[in-house]
Order: sequence, then C-alpha cells, then structure tokens
Amino acid sequence: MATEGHLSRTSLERVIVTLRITVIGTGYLGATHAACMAELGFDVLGVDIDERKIEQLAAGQLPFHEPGLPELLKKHTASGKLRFTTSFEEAGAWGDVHFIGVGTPQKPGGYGADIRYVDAAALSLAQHITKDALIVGKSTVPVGTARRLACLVQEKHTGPGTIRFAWNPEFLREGFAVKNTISPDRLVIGIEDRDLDAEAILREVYASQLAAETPMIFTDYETAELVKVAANAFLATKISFINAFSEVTEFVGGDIRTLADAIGHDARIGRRFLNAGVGFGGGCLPKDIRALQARVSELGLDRTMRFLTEVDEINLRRRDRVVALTEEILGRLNGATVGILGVAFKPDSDDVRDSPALDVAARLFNAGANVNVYDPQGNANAAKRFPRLNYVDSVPAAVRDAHVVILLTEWQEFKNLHPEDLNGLVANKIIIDGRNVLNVQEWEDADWTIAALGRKFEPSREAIGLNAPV
Ligand SMILES: NC(=O)C1=CN([C@@H]2O[C@H](COP(=O)(O)OP(=O)(O)OC[C@H]3O[C@@H](n4cnc5c(N)ncnc54)[C@H](O)[C@@H]3O)[C@@H](O)[C@H]2O)C=CC1
Ligand SMILES: O=C(O)[C@H]1O[C@H](OP(=O)(O)OP(=O)(O)OC[C@H]2O[C@@H](n3ccc(=O)[nH]c3=O)[C@H](O)[C@@H]2O)[C@H](O)[C@@H](O)[C@@H]1O
Repeated sequence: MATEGHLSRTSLERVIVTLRITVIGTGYLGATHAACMAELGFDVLGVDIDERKIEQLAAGQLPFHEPGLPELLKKHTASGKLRFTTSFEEAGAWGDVHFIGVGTPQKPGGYGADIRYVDAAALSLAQHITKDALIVGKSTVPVGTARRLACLVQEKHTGPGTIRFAWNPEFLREGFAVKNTISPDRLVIGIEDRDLDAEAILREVYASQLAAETPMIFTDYETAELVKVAANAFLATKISFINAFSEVTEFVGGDIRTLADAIGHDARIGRRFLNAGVGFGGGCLPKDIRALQARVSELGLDRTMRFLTEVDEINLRRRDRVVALTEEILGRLNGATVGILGVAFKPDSDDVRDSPALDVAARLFNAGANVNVYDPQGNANAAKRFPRLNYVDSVPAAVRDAHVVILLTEWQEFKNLHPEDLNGLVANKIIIDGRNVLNVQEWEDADWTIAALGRKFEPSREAIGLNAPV
C-alpha cells in the first residue's frame, strides 16, 4: 500500500492512493470529525490556533466530554493516523482534503453569525496550499459565504496546485457525535456546477457511508448552506411549538407529555424533539435561528423568518417561568437555598454554551439565592462562565438543606431519582421538574410538592413555605 497522498488533475485519471485529510478547527465538531476520519482509515491532521488544545489533543486527551470519542482519539494518536498541529504551512503542504470546522458564534452585540474565523481559516489555507487540494467547509454559515470564500481562496492562492471547493454542512448532535459522523442520516454537499472532481473526491472520503446507503445529496453552495440552518430552525421550532402548548396546559390544566405523545403518534409529526421543558440551548440552535433571521433581513427579506423571533422568545420565556415558579413557591428568592440538578445544555455533554440550566441558576443567584449546582460533567465549564455558584460533586451535596430542588438537565442519574433518595437531606420536599422526566404521581405519593413544566401547579398550602428562606 502506498502512503503518499495524491490527487491528479483530471477526474478520470485521478488516482487516490491514501487521502490525507486535515481538519481545521478542533472543537466539538472538528475533533470529532478528525478522529472519525482516522477511524475510517484516513491519515488525518487536526489544525487549530489554540496551542493548548492542540497539545492536549496530541497527547490523546479530549478537552470536552463526548461519549465514545476519547477511545478513538487515544487509539489513533497512538497509531499515528491522527496528528495535530498549529501550523497551516504543514497542513497546506501535506493535505489533499481540508475540512474547515472552526466556530461561527453569534456576533458580539448582534444577531448575525461571526464568520471571521471561517474567513481566516480559508485564507490561511489558501496561502499555504502547495499541491492539488479540495477545501470543504463544514461550519454553519450564512447563505452566500461559500460562494464568496470559493472566490477569495482562488484569489489568494498563488502557490502550485489547483484548489477545489465544496460545502458540506454537519448535522451531528453532541452526545451522539461519533455515531452521527460515522453513520449520518444524510450527507449534503454543495459544489460548483459540474465539478466532478470535487464530487469524486468526496465520494471517496465518504465511501464507507455510501456503502451503508447513506443518502448523499449533491447540490449548489446556497442550498447546502440553507439545508443546515433549515434543519436547525425546524428543530428549534418543534421544541418551541410544544413549549408554547406548555404555557396553555400550565394555565388550563393538562399534561404536556400526554399531548406530545398523542400528536407524536402521527407519523407526519413524529414524537422526537417534542420534549417540553426549560427549552433549547447550546452552541447551535439559538445562534443559528438568530443568524438565519439576520441573514435573510440583510437580503431584504425582512418578514420571511420573523416567526423565528417568536420561536426564540417562547424558548427564553421557559427560563423566566422556572425563575418565577421558584419565587412563587418560596415567597422570595433572597436568602433561599436552591439545589440545582444539571447545568449542561443537555445530558451527555459538558457544554454550557447558552445553557438554559446555567441561565436559570445564575438568575436565581443574582436574585439573592444560595445556589448549589451539580452536573455530572458540566460543573467545570459552568464555573468558568459563572464562578460564583456553589458547584458540588453529588446529588446529596446539591440538595442538602435546599428549600427547593430544581432539575434542569435530564441526565440519566437524575431521571433515576426517587423521592426516598432525597428524604432527610432537603429543608422542604419541593421539586421543580424543568425537563418533565420525573413521575409526578410517585413524588406526590411520597408527600413531595412537585411542579413540572407544562402542568398546572396547584400546591397545597401547608406543603409550601414549611421552611421559608431567612
Ligand atoms: N458543536 C456541534 O455539535 C456542531 C457544530 N456545528 C458547527 O460547527 C462549527 C464549529 O462548532 P464547534 O466545534 O461547536 O465550535 P468550538 O468553539 O468547539 O470549536 C471551534 C474551534 O475553532 C478554532 N479556531 C478558530 N479560529 C481558527 C482558525 N483561524 N484556524 C484554526 N482553528 C480556529 C477554535 O480555536 C476552536 O477550537 C460551528 O459553525 C457550528 O455551528 C455544526 C454541527 C454540530
Ligand atoms: O448545528 C448543530 O450544532 C447541531 O444542533 C443540534 O444538536 P445539539 O445542539 O448538539 O443538541 P440537541 O440534541 O439538538 O439539543 C438542543 C437543545 O434542545 C433541547 N431539546 C431537545 C429536544 C427536545 O425535545 N426538547 C428540548 O428542549 C436540548 O435540551 C438542548 O438544549 C441539532 O440537533 C444537530 O442536528 C445540529 O447538528
């Protein structure tokens, strides 16, 4: 087996010996993509401007929590199939296919996406590529970015070799990142008209997914960019749809879980992403719906995505609801002791970017409550963002002397909780279920007052304020 990476100039004569893949940006998306590409048999080089991150990854240590990924990282850094560098010079001289997976966060002080990191990565590559290569954008970007970058890359590339360009958005979910990368629901690839070379190379990169009959959709740049944000906007809308009904069932009485199950049986609707609760957060859904609105407004289509403002507002109102409910239950927040279960934006992740749980915890603290927080993986990241909460390392430590316990991230450990696990620890037997995962009847039968989002809250007077904040 030859070891030299090589792309020749015409599609028909192209001989791929062993594709060399670089992944620019080694955060959640990039580190996953790099390790999975190595698992699929490619030689991979991860590139980042964050030296500390690169040192950690090169040492086989994953700087974030993602099930299944540490094993792949260790395996392939040890075998030498997966290496890491901060050098674009090395990447440009070595790689055949360069995936760009750098961050596209919300602009500071604005709603649009901050695409300066994508621009910088593409330009650095263009300046350092010295052989035939394909640049493949993976980051989530405003429509129009790929076409602009494709031109810019050609302008800035003065070295030897031909650069081809494609956009291949990523649909993985944190917590399922390895599985979603190795076996995605679909692959979407935006290429320039008739760029059969780019298409052939990507068919080679994704040969194992193609063998597994993963749908592979080749389209233009604009459609590829829009598919990504359309998918996230749809998911966000689905969550806010059920959460809007939560506002109604909380008011009139009713059970949001039963409602979701019942409409979800209709195959046209589907039950997934109809879990009502404290709403969506994370590094993607919130910023992506805002960036989509900002982009279409820039294009002059001001009204088109206006419904996403409602989706965003319904989502943020869920956080207000938890804070208001806590105050309603306790009479006042100042001086109250609150036990928070969960601070990551979702279970099986240590990501606290735009986490509804951290937002609620911080707001309770700012209102004068003593806030004890336990998350199986998220404490360290949360402490970097909001150091003043009392981060503890177990459920008992979080709920000790609590006037109210609030479940905000549905880790399995919390879903498994039973009333007797907390008895004797809390000041009041009061729990707010912010994710609709506890069995209300079981907690009520054990003399707990339980308030679940999406259900009417009618506390018995004597249950509330047994031990009021002092
Ligand atoms: N996190 C996720 O689950 C998914 C993320 N995405 C998209 O992927 C992109 C990346 O997201 P994450 O991985 O979550 O972000 P992240 O913040 O975890 O990682 C971004 C990385 O890019 C690096 N970087 C920034 N500028 C660079 C440059 N010029 N050259 C090299 N590296 C550079 C940063 O140091 C950081 O390590 C975003 O557009 C996001 O919307 C898409 C699907 C899933
Ligand atoms: O673009 C991205 O980065 C990714 O964004 C989401 O993935 P992710 O943010 O990892 O997590 P999800 O599982 O989608 O959850 C997002 C948020 O919605 C919340 N959620 C999810 C489902 C639900 O029914 N209810 C609900 O409140 C979760 O608690 C979480 O806060 C999408 O699911 C991915 O397909 C996409 O690639």
